[in-house]
This record gives sequence, C-alpha cells and structure tokens, in this order.
Amino acid sequence: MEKVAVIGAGSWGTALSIVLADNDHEVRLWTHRIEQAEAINNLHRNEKYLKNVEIPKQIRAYHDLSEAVDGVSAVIVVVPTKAIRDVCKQLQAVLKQKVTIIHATKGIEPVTLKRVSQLIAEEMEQYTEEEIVVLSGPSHAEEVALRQPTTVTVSSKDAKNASYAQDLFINDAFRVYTSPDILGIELGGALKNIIALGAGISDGLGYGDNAKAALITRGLAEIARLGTSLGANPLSFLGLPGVGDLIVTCTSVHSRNWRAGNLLGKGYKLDDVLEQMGMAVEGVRTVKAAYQFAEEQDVEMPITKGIYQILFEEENPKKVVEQLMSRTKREEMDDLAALLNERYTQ
Ligand SMILES: NC(=O)C1=CN([C@@H]2O[C@H](COP(=O)(O)OP(=O)(O)OC[C@H]3O[C@@H](n4cnc5c(N)ncnc54)[C@H](OP(=O)(O)O)[C@@H]3O)[C@@H](O)[C@H]2O)C=CC1
Ligand SMILES: O=C(CO)COP(=O)(O)O
Repeated sequence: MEKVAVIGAGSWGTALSIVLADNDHEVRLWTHRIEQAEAINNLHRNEKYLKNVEIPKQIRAYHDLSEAVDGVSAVIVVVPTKAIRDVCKQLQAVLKQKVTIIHATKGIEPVTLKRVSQLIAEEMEQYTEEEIVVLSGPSHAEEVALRQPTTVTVSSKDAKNASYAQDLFINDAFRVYTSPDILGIELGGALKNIIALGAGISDGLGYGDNAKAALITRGLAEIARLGTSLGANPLSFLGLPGVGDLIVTCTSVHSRNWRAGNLLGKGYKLDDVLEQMGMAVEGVRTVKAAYQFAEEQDVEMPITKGIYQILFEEENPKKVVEQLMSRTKREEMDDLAALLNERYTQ
C-alpha cells in the first residue's frame, strides 16, 4: 500500500483516485477550492465533475497542498494543460522528498509547443523530463468511476518509474500497459482531441458515419505525420493512446471535445460553447499549438488547419468540409501505412 497525492479534483483526477483507492492505497485528493474539499470529505460526492458517483471514504480531499503531499511516494498531476505550470510551481515549493511524478493530462502548450512532461520538468527543477511518467489511453472518467473495463498505457524514459506506475494503478477493471515512447504517447493523447472536435463538428452539421470514419482515419494519418516528424515511434499511434483514444473520443457522448465540436457544428460560437461546457476542452488550445507547428515546420495537417479556421477565423464549417473534400487527389498510403511499410517490409 502506497501513500499518494492526486493533484486536481476534476472528473479525471477523481476517477483516478477511485482506481487508486480500490487498490488500497492511501489517496489524498487535492483541490484548490475549499468548498469542494469539504463536499468530498463530508458528502463523498463531486457533483460538478462526476455526477451520481459515490467517492470511497478512504479518499480524503485536501485544500492545503503541503499537507496533501507530506510523506507521499507518488504525485499524480491531473489538471488541464493551462494550469500545469502554475500547479507545478506550487508543488516545487512544498515537496520535501523526491517522489515519482505521474501526469494524466492531455495537451500541448501553444507558442512553446511543449508537452506536459516537458512543462513539469521545466517548473520542478529537481526532476528531469526522463523521470516523468504519463498515463494515457481511451478512458472516460465516467466509465472508470463505475469500474467498467478500461485499458491505458503508462510511459516514461525511466522504465522503473513506468513499472511503478503500472503496479500502482493496475487492477481487474483497469488494465495498464507500459511503453518507452513518451513522445508518441503524449502526442497521441493531445492531438486526438483536435480530431474529436472535428468529429463533433461533423455530427453537428448532420453528416453521417462515413464522414466520421474518414475523419478518424485521415486524422490518425495527420497525428502520425506530425508525431513521427518529431521522432515518435509510428507504432505508438496504433496503440491505446493513439488509435484507441482517437476512437473513444470521436465516438463517445462522454467526450467534452466531441460535445464542444457538436455545438460548434450546430452553429454556436466558441465562447458560448466553452461557457456551456464548464469543463476542460483541451483540443481548443492544442489545435493552436498543432496548427502553429504545422505551419512552421511545413507538415501537412489539413484537418487540423480546417478546425483551427473554424475555431479562430470564424470559417464556415461546411466550407471547410468542401475544402477538405476537393484537395488535390493523391495516394492513400502516404503516411502511417507508408512509414510502417518502410520499417517492416525490408
Ligand atoms: N475527463 C476524462 O475523462 C479524462 C480527462 N483527461 C485529461 O485530464 C486533464 C484534466 O481533465 P479533467 O479532470 O477531465 O478536467 P475537468 O474540467 O473535469 O476538471 C479540471 C480540474 O482542474 C482544476 N483546475 C483548473 N485550473 C486549476 C489551477 N490553476 N489550479 C488548480 N486546479 C485547477 C479545476 O478546478 P475548477 O473547478 O476551479 O475549474 C477542476 O477541478 C485534461 O488534460 C484532460 O484531457 C484524460 C483522460 C480522461
Ligand atoms: O481523453 C479522454 C478519454 O480518453 C477524455 O476526452 P474528453 O476530454 O474529450 O472528454
């Protein structure tokens, strides 16, 4: 049994705390809202983020960060990407002992184009990027909290840390794999949110399953094109944090990215959509980062570009679909399939 702190009491931080509590760990769930900490401790509920879920009594919520991390062996960071730097600065100030840092956040920082493990290592000087672990995969909090079968991957350059994270989380309802390719795992988890926005827009416009399958498949090609240009293993995009997470986020009603896209497709404005959602919609910031990267590095990402135009240039979604459908004709096997072909048919 380990003593662990989960930093961030949104839907995912709460669901992961439940997995850890089921594994008999002592779980301290930190929130920056005192009233939320009180509600979790007194009512064993987190109504805003995980409706109708009973939170096990051995999960104790904390508002004081230094108390939450005192004596723990692992810290699991689960706040949205935009809050990572701020939260890690606070952690750096209060952590007295060296612990394993695991994060479960899916995003890329606009402008710097940094992944979450890089942001953590930048803000917490006693840690190197190589030591950080990411947990990612097709895993909606609503289903994990109900102990429905779920599979994820943990990844770190440090194999010992990845294996520690695997042991911490794995149980009969929550199967955990390992991978050494943290670059591919973090990029897969972040970039799928852009395509999920697109799938939601397509459904909101009234297009059908053919259009969604096209977005998922050509979206995967785009994700792999960007990921491999940065040095990721192409096989990672065929795994749980790649195609697995892409499928679940593009097809599940639980997905906030899909739901936000759906409202955009129905004609709502971005600001109104984000206000209505009231939860992290990571794809909105990640599309800025990916679009900027694609422009600077000349990586072809037409779906990402189209979604960027809809979100930030008020482009008509139907016109974007027309543009995508009338691009210059080409061979299909130009991306992921070609990369794999090159590697494995020599
Ligand atoms: N939900 C899911 O099913 C999954 C989510 N993820 C990823 O997990 C990450 C977190 O998402 P999720 O839990 O769903 O998001 P939610 O929107 O459900 O919750 C976000 C939580 O972070 C808190 N927060 C925001 N900013 C700060 C800050 N500066 N300091 C402290 N706390 C802060 C929010 O507090 P407040 O109430 O004050 O806003 C809220 O408690 C995202 O990157 C997401 O992509 C990954 C897999 C599954
Ligand atoms: O990453 C997720 C599921 O694996 C959650 O996706 P949303 O943020 O779109 O809800």
